[in-house]
Amino acid sequence: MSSEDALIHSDDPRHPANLICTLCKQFFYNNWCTGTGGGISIKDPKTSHYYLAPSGVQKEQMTPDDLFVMDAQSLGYLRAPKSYKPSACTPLFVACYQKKDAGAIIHTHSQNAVVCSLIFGDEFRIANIEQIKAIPSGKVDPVTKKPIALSFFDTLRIPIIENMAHEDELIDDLHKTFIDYPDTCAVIVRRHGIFVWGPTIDKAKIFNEAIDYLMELAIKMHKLGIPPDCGIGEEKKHLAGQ
Ligand SMILES: CSCCC(=O)C(=O)COP(=O)(O)O
Ligand SMILES: [Zn+2]
Repeated sequence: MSSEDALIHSDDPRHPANLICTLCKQFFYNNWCTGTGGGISIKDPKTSHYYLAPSGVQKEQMTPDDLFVMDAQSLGYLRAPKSYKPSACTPLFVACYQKKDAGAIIHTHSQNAVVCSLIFGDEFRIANIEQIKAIPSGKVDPVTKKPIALSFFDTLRIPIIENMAHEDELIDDLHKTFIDYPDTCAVIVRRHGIFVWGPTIDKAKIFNEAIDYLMELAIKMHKLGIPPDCGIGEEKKHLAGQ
């Protein structure tokens, strides 16, 4: 086996090359990565190499042989399949690795994200829902040094940026959200989808699932006339006003 192929061939189902392919299949059936849209990038915790999907392919049909591998220091490709270009989202994924210390980034074209981007202005907000507790607050416990999750009584805020003709044109607004929302683990792109990151692929997957659940719930609340960020008990007056 060539040294390049050794980067992507492993019997371990948790190897980044295998995990990207497995999860993209799952995400296809969630309607998150269909019609070539969306994707996943994972940083190998052992080597720190970035694993990236090719651009414009049916993500659920990818095999490890299709994947690009990038060196985290030089940002040069250690492996680049000749028949493909790397995902158009690569600059955005790299920004999340470099600025947010991400271990993995999930990009979906979730319809819940798209509809929320039409309902909300420059920020998605939802409050006082149990599932919020799956999302990190961005703060760390000073004693245990473990990340602190949002509480039931908190408001989850996710910035919304405007879509552009090409993925790489989103980079300036993405960097701005890193400054304006230092604690966020996600950015919604209006009329496009969402980027969610975490310290590991397992965490990123949990955050993505929880956020998608909350966006779906927010749409249902909005249809009922209940502001998704309303206080506990306030929903009654909104329902009564119908
Ligand atoms: C119909 S998909 C348009 C491009 C996009 O938004 C996306 O997420 C996929 O880009 P890639 O280059 O990774 O195929
Ligand atoms: Zn996209």
